[in-house]
Amino acid sequence: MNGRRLSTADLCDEFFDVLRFPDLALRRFGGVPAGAGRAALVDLDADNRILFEVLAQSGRGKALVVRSRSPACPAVVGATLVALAVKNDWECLVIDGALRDVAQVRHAPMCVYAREQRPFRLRAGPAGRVLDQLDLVGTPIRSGDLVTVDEDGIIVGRPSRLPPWLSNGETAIERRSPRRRICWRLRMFGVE
Ligand SMILES: O=C([O-])CC(=O)C(=O)O
Ligand SMILES: [Mg+2]
Repeated sequence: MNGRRLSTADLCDEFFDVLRFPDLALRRFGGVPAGAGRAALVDLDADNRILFEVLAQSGRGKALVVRSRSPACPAVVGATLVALAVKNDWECLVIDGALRDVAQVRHAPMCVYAREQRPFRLRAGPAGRVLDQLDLVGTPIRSGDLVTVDEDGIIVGRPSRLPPWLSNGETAIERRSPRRRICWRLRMFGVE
């Protein structure tokens, strides 16, 4: 199965019975249209500072799923955090919440989806938490579940119920080219 490229639609056709579909209206913000990885889960109120710690870790093979249900709906991710995700090889970011720096994130070599955009952030209230499981708009998701996202939406599968070649991350979503990543980082930090 090496090199096989699967969209969420392909996965639904093959594995519908063992997949879950969070009812999340996501919009694409990043420069890469699709991503897949094992879920790392963060629950936020408004304060996003924990994301700087989480994204500083290696994200190879991992999809960061952030739930931010603060009624004020502040941006919890922007270009700086996306740059950190690129640097540390995260596969994709899925934000049940808002994002900012849209104009820069659009060019980032990273798969980034969020519910909406806001210009402001809030540094107030309880700190965020890394969780082993959370409820994503009614769909339970556990850390380590396989998350796949593209322009058709998001699907979640439990690795034990999927073929090993798939849950080992071989969905063969197009890898970001190293050259493109370096160019983007130079532009981002004004070195160009
Ligand atoms: O700084 C923040 O907390 C959010 C943001 O704008 C960024 O990641 O660039
Ligand atoms: Mg910013």
